[in-house]
Amino acid sequence: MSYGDHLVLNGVSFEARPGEVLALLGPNGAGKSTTIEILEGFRNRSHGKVSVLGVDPATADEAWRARLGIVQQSWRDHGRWGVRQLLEHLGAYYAPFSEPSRPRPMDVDELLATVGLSEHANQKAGSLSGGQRRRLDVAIGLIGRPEVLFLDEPTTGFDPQARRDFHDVVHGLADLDGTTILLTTHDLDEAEKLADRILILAGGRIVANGSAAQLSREVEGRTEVRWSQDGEHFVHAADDATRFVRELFQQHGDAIGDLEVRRSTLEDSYMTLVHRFETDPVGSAQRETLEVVR
Ligand SMILES: Nc1ncnc2c1ncn2[C@@H]1O[C@H](COP(=O)(O)OP(=O)(O)OP(=O)(O)O)[C@@H](O)[C@H]1O
Repeated sequence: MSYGDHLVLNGVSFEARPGEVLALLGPNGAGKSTTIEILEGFRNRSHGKVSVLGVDPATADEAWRARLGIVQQSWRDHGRWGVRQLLEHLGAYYAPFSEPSRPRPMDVDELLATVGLSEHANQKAGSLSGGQRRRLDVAIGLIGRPEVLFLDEPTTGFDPQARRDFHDVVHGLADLDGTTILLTTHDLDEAEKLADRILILAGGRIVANGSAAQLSREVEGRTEVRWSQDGEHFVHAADDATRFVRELFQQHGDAIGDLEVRRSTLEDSYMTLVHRFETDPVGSAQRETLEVVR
C-alpha cells in the first residue's frame, strides 16, 4: 500500500479464524490504522488482495457492511444526539440485515449495560467525558451484532475498571458470539490479556506473528528464576523453569526462600522484536516469512 510514492505497507499477509482475537501492534506510523481501514473498506489500497468475510472490501455492498462493527480512532461528532437516541437511530439501519442466528440490532438497554452507559442513556453525546464517549464509540461498533469487529485503540481514556469491563466484553463476544476481532493498541498488557494472536508491524512489514507465549519463546526462550538461600540471593536463566525449580527444591528443600519465576513479558518481546527490526530490517522480514511458511 502506498500513499503517493510513500510505500506504507509491504508484503503484509495474514488470516484470522472465526472467533479469533488478533492484536495488531507496532510503533507510531507503522501502518496499523492503514491496514484496518483497508479491511473496513474505508481506504482504497494501491496494490494487493484483501478478503473479509469472503468479500473484497473495495467493492463490498451494504449487506456486507452490516456484518462488520467498526470503532475508529476518532469518530465524527454526534454531540447533539442523546446516547440512547443515537444508538436506536444507528441500530435501525441494521434491522433489514437481521438473521435468526444474529438478531440485529442489539437491544439498546442491553448494550448500554454492557458498555456501562445505562446511567447516561439520556445524556447528550457531546456532554460525555472522554472515557464515556469512548464507551459510546464501542457501543456504536457493537449495535449491529457484528461478525467481524475492528477496534482501533478502543480503550484510550478508559479508567482501570472500564478497561477490565471492556476486556470481559471482548472475551464474551469472541467466546459466546464467535465474533472475530482485530484490534490495535499501544497497551501491551491489554494485548497480552485479550489476543489469541499478536501481529507486530514495523516499517510496514509484519515482523512477528504468534501468541504472546510464542513471541516470548522466540526472543528469549529462557525464564529467570530468583531465590534466596542461607542469606544469599541467586538468579538463574532456565530453559525449563519448572524442571529447574523441582530440582532446586529436591536438593535444598526448606532452605529455599523468596522464590520468583519471571517469564519475559509481551513488552520485553515487543521491544526486542522492534529493536531487531530497526537494526536489521531485511533479516527481520526474512525471519517472519520463514515463520509464516512453517
Ligand atoms: N492519508 C494519508 N496520506 C499520506 N500518508 C498517510 C496518510 N495516512 C497515513 N499516512 C502515513 O502512513 C504511515 C502509516 O500511518 P498509520 O496511521 O497507518 O500508522 P499507525 O501504525 O496506525 O500509527 P499510530 O500508532 O500513530 O496510530 C505513516 O507514515 C503516515 O504518516
